[in-house]
Amino acid sequence: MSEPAPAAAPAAAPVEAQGKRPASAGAEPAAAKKSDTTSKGVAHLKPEFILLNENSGDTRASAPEYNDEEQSTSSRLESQPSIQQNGKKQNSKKKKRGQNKNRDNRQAREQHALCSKFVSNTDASCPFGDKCRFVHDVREYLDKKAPEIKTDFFPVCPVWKSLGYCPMGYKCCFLSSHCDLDTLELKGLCDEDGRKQLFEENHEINHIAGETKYDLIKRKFPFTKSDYILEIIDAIQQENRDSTNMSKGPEATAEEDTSKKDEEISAQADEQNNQISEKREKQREIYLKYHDTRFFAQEKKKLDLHHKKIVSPLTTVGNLPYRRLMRKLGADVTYSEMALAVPLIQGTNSEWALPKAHCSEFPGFGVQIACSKTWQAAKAAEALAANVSGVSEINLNSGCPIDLLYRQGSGSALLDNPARMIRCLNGMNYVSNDIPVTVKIRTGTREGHPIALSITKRLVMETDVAAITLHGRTRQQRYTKSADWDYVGEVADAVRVYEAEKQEDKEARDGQKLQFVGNGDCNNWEDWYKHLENKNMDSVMVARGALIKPWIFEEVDAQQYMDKSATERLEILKDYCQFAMDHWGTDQYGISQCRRYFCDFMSFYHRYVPMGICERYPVLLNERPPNWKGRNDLETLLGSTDSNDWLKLSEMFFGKVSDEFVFTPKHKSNSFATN
Ligand SMILES: Cc1cc2nc3c(=O)[nH]c(=O)nc-3n(C[C@H](O)[C@H](O)[C@H](O)COP(=O)(O)O)c2cc1C
Repeated sequence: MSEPAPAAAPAAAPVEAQGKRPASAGAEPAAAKKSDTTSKGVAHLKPEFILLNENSGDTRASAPEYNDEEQSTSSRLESQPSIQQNGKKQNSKKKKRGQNKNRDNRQAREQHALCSKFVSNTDASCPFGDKCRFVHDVREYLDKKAPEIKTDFFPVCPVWKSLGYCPMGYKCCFLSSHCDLDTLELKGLCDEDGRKQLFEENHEINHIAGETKYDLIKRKFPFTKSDYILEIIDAIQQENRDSTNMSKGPEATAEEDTSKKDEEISAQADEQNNQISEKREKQREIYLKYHDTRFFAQEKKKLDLHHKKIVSPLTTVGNLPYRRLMRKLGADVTYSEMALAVPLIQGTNSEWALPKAHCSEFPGFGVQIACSKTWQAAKAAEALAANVSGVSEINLNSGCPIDLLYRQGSGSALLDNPARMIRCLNGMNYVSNDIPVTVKIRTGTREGHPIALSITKRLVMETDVAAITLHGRTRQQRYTKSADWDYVGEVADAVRVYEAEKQEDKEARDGQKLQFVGNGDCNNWEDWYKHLENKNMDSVMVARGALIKPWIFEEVDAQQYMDKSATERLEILKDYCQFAMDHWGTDQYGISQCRRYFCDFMSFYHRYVPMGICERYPVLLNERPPNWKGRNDLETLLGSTDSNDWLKLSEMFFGKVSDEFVFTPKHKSNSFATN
């Protein structure tokens, strides 16, 4: 059992002072190193757990520099054609030191794959007959299939147990647990009623129908609401442009006129001009009718984030199994990984996989989108609202620092163009039916130039967003400095002032209080409550803290630290693996996916420094420990920075690593090969 630490321990209090430090005989060697371990940015460990590389024979690498940047190398993001301009790779020379840029962890498919028609039926027929490139003979397939997985954690197929049947049929890597290998008869775990009951507790939501996806691909999907609102937004934008041009004064206009005199104006151009004038006239009529882009039409579902335990959107690592784990461990609100608007609009499979959620996530599940243009925001939101029902909010990412997106005008680039951000949000709000629209921003793009305060004012005054989340860092600073919570608090206070100014109008619209959420560096319960002392802050969003210590919300509820044992932490990994197999499946490809994402999760999870070996607690996110050993071998293994050890851990759940498996860690320092 985990040992709860005394409640209300002061932040960063020496564990010794709390009477927690056991007497140890092994303190001497590390005492000499004490000065090294008390410097800024270094976690303070009890001397007996500090390893001195040269003498100890320890082969583990020094803790790598933490670089928590969003996974810009995600193959999904890189495969977007529009991301690489002119077919050239941008910034190819600007390699990040120590990072495995362009890592591609896509897994190989089986060489002798079984035809999908025969997955659960030996007598099936396939419309492609002999021309089908997949195997039709189940026995032949099984003869060539990779050896089965048998682990202490999962002695029988975990999906068969959790769903009552295994959708992978003969392809399952735990086949013998649900198949008589002599007769090839597949066995169910329970009857139909039993299955229904299991399904109630364990199923995924937000699947888009195949035909709708096809309509999107073929551009037949009716974006009726978007078309309508975009026309209005265009008209208003044009009007604003016209009035800006007029306000440029006679000098500027004269300059433009002179340059035009030089041009030969053909009859065709006249015709075009007429058309443009007609369009302008129509736009003017629309403008006079609506005036601002805040064209509100729908009643929204109430969004309540007050004191909710929120896990950030997290590209790659914030996948469905991880979020399901977080729900089990006490999170109230989770977000999808960031989905790009354009591939959503185009019906791309991999993008539509992102709004999927586990049934335990709804209500309280937000889908995050990233886009650079109003039409992208509106159409993606319309497609989502029309096709997936388990969504509590649609969140616009206006903080993503990734270069690839920033150059396109997405993510944090919207901070530099607040008018566009507002148009995007208002477009989304109009088309999203009763789903509230929210936004996640940073303090600004450039170091020393915080602009969130002025942006927030505009968001309150000019949009109907239900919530604003502010990450207290600029794009430029990435994770190099601590989040600026003084500034986050200032913005929280200002939001209430702006809201009061706007109150009458706001109440007339929906009567709901805007939710304000702070984000950045929160990795322990004391910080969580400290930030909430500001009554204008509705909640705190947690990202890396919940990856490194997924039981953080248990500590928030208990208001005390939990010294989780290694066995307990292994149980958490077991849950993750169970949820991963439920999601990606137990065939060979699914297991490779599970293992790959397990390793990605380990790239954060290993960073937990066990409370019991610390001299000062809590360890902060930017504090790196010296090389350490745990209180037992398992604890040491769980804290290893070597990705080969993560693979070793994965074998406890998914069996031996196959030759085809690929995993390149994000950091080179995590990947010195030992075999
Ligand atoms: C691996 C990783 C992936 C992330 N992906 C996203 C994302 O898809 N969308 C987003 O808004 N923020 C993303 N973020 C930023 C976090 O949501 C959060 O704003 C940031 O990490 C600061 O919170 P923290 O200090 O608690 O980690 C990501 C962060 C990390 C470390």
